[in-house]
This record gives sequence, C-alpha cells and structure tokens, in this order.
Amino acid sequence: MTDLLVSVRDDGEFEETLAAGVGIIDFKEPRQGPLAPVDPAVWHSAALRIAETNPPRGVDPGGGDASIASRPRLSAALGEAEGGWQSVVSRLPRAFDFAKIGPSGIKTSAAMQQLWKSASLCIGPNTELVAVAYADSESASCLPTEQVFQLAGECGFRRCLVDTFVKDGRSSIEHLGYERLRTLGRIADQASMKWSLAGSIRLAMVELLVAEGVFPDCYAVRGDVCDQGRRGRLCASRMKSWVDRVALLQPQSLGPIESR
Ligand SMILES: O=C[C@H](O)COP(=O)(O)O
Repeated sequence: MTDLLVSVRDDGEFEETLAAGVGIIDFKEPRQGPLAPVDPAVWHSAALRIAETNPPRGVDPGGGDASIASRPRLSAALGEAEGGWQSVVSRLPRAFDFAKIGPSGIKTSAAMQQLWKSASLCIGPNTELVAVAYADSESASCLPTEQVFQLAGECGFRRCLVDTFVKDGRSSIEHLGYERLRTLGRIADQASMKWSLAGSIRLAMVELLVAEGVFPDCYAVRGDVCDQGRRGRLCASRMKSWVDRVALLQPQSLGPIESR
C-alpha cells in the first residue's frame, strides 16, 4: 500500500491530519527551511495524544501489532546536517517512528556515513532514521540524489526520501525528470528500501508519475495540502483529496489499480 505523509507545524495541524486519516504525520517548521524542527514541546504533545488514543503496543490475537497498524506513524524533521540537529535530538519522544536530517553541505560518502552513524546513535533504537537526498543537490551543496540512495541502500537503510532543498515551487520532478526518478526507484528496490517522494509535489502530478512508471512507496507533501503555499495553513479538503487518491494506488509490483 502506498503511504501518504503530510508535514505539520503545530498541535492544531496535527489534529487536522489525524481527522483526515493521514498515515504518516511529519513535524517540521516550514517557515525555517525544508527540514527545520518544530519546538520539541509539539513533539511531546503529539506523543501524548497518540498514547491517549491508542492502546499500548502489543501483539494482537491476529498475529500482528494492532496498535502500530491502527495508529498514524509519527515523523520528525531534525534540521540540516550542519544546522544544530544535535541540540534537539535528545528531546525526541520514543513514540516517534521516523526521524530525518537534511544532508546539505555533505559532499563525501564518508561524511554522509558519519552523519548517519552519529544520528542513529543519538536517536536510539525506537526511532528509524530515514536517509534524505535532495533533488536540487547542487543548491544544497551535497551528494547527488542517486549517490545518497545508493549509499543508503549499502548502509542498510530501510527508507530513503527525496525532497527539495530550495522551496521555490520547483518540484523534484522538474529537478530530476522521470528517468532519474525511475532510477531512484530501481536503486531503492534493489536494496529493499522503501522510498518517498517529496519536493513541491502536487496532486495532478500523481497521474503523470503513474503514467511514467514512477511508483514511490510514499508521497510526502506540505505545500499542496495548504491553502496558501507551504507556509500557510493546512486545508482539510486538499488533504482529503490526497488521502483518497493515494488510497487508490498500489505497490509498484502490482501496478496502479486503474491499469490492471
Ligand atoms: O516531507 C515533505 C515535505 O514537507 C514536502 O513539502 P513540500 O510539499 O512543500 O515540498
């Protein structure tokens, strides 16, 4: 099943994404860059809210983990590699499923691996570090997108996200083109990694991506679910359209429902 991630900045937006049935709720402050953290107090309030509304984790009679399956997963942006993620990481609640750090300024594989190693140690075993690549890697002065995906696969990451560093409305599709996006999908597939597509992705682009054979495991959006761009407020009807559209998508191996 294809996932949908929506980025939120505060408690109110968190409630709106819960009501909309978004599968992955990602906390970031969109006014301060692509992966800026929110106030850790917002993380804690979300973790409490999730604990109140969901039973403690445990094995259900059906053999799965019912609480994980039924609750939305929480994700936190911690900032950029050189932007002080170390000052907030220790406050990340254990209830968070995912954390991510932008690779801006990281120009070598060794430096990338060093960042991942230190971040994983600080984050601890309850939260999964997601590797991030920038589609506009030159603007971010970092390793090219494919190189980050390849390296993430070699380092055993389970998830990799491609996003844009500069939020000027140019999407990851405009930066990379469909062929490079298909390549990212292949790299992820070969490494058994799930991959997420972010970076000014708009709902109408989903049809084009499907037609071009690009099937991310997760769509990650902010600007397109807001009324006035990513710095504005979330819009319930825009979120609903995304939730409904993504529900119609199937994993790459099966192809989209509409083409079967
Ligand atoms: O992680 C996803 C990002 O928040 C995407 O933001 P955006 O759609 O405004 O580029």
